[in-house]
Amino acid sequence: MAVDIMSWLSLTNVLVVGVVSLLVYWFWRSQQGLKTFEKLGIPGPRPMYVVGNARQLSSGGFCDKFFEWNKEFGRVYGIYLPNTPAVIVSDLDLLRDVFVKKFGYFHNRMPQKIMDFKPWKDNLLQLRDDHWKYVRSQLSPTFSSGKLKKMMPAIDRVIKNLDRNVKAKMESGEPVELKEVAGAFAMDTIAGAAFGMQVDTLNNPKDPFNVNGLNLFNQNFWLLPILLIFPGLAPFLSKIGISFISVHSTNFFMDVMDMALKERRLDKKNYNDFLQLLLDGQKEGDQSKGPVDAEIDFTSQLQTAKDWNRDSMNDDEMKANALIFLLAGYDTTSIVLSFTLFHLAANPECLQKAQQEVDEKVGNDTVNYESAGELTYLDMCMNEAMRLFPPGFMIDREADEDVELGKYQVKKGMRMIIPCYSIHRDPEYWTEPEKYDPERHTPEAKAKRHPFAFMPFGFGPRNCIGMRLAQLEIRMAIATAIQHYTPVLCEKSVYPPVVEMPQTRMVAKDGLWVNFKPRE
Ligand code: HEM
Repeated sequence: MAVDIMSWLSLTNVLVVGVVSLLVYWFWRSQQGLKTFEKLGIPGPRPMYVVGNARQLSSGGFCDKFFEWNKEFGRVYGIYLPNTPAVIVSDLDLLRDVFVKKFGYFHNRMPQKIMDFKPWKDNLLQLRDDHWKYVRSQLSPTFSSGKLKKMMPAIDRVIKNLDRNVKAKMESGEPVELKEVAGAFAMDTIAGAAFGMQVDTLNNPKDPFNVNGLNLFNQNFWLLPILLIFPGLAPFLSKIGISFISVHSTNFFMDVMDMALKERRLDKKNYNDFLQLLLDGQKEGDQSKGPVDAEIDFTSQLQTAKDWNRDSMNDDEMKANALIFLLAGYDTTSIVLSFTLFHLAANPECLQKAQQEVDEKVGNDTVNYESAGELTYLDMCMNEAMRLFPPGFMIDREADEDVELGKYQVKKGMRMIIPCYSIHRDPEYWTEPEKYDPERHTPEAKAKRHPFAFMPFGFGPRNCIGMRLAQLEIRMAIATAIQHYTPVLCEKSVYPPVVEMPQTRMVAKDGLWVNFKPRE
């Protein structure tokens, strides 16, 4: 018995000593990590033990904190999230290096361990290296003008719905929260253009497509710190139903896609949606040689290693990227649509010009692919809303090798964060930055400013693949909303909007309220 107690005690001792040593080692390692920027001569705010600068960043609001640090430390500085070093860059010439000139070193984003499980893991946003290059080269032609035109019937149906919905709102005389209308529009467009499903979210908010789509955005933020410290846990937790993104809703979309793929492989009906384009691509083989629009065509930089010469994407890659249509396309599109309409309501002289343009180019017809392409002033209004409220308010990259960035050495694996929101409002790049002024986006004004002062869709080979589609559908939606109706501010409007970023989404704290009136 005595021997047993002794051996138990010694086992306990060994365990305790082991755990304590591990903790001490982990603490020592993280403290060493917190000296990275000091050693490289990169300035930055002082990190705190364990949490680095993460607490300062989240408590001060992402955007305001970047402004403050920018003033204090300049256009290149380092922070720790929580103990991983990240370089914040808002020097526009250096951004040209990151996005374009030295793209070979900066083609990856930071690892998104939170989505590191099937079916999400093969999506473009988080793929890396040659796997990303391969999938991007296969997907880019899907967003060419020719292919976008194929999606038009689905978008047309949603546009007509939007017209009916705005009319009904106007006739009710009640104020309208624009994010609600824009969100419904974006959801219905994705349902139609990506999955070939007909959904009318505003009138049927309980449609499972909408319920599960929205649920993907109710992310489990409490998991973030755990996954930041133990990133390898994501795939295991997802198996028991715990993940950053709802497993239940992910499964809903997987079932929708599995069923659609099965049906479509059997019948010969003609579908015109993203899923069908992907399926056709699988039959036709290598898509990378197809025509692509200039803004998203970087073919020469997407050459992959020999292992990535498969003829076509597999089902996992197809499903992951149909899903990302929803995750990357829903919130972004509805934010830009709602913020643009709200700014037009608050700036009647801009609204009048936009309406005049719609009268001239669209008249009384339904706006279509061709007429939407001619709405250049509307485009400027949209760009100005994105300057002030960019949905992607920060963009990130990761250094693939040790590399020089200006006078600094950036180490392999180090993260780069580009604070778009603060660049878009930087008084050094923009006069009266808080003012809504679409004239900043005329071709003449654009030619005079640094191209990297405005980047709502990112830049270079890893820019937003859905840019053309987003621009098209937003132009069509706004043209429809202002063709016969005039949005005006109402008692509930708070202008300029104040954004609240408790998590990672651009949300107007007081909503974006307007009234719609019939046009005189
Ligand atoms: C106004 C709407 C949109 C905005 C403002 C926006 C913005 C962005 C930004 C800032 C990025 C990061 C670019 C970079 O890292 O350089 C991005 C990437 C991406 N966006 Fe969009 N986006 C929009 C709509 C869409 C839509 C409709 C889709 C639908 C397919 C989409 C799909 C993607 C994908 C897949 C990526 C990752 C591309 C890659 O890594 O190769 N986006 N977007």
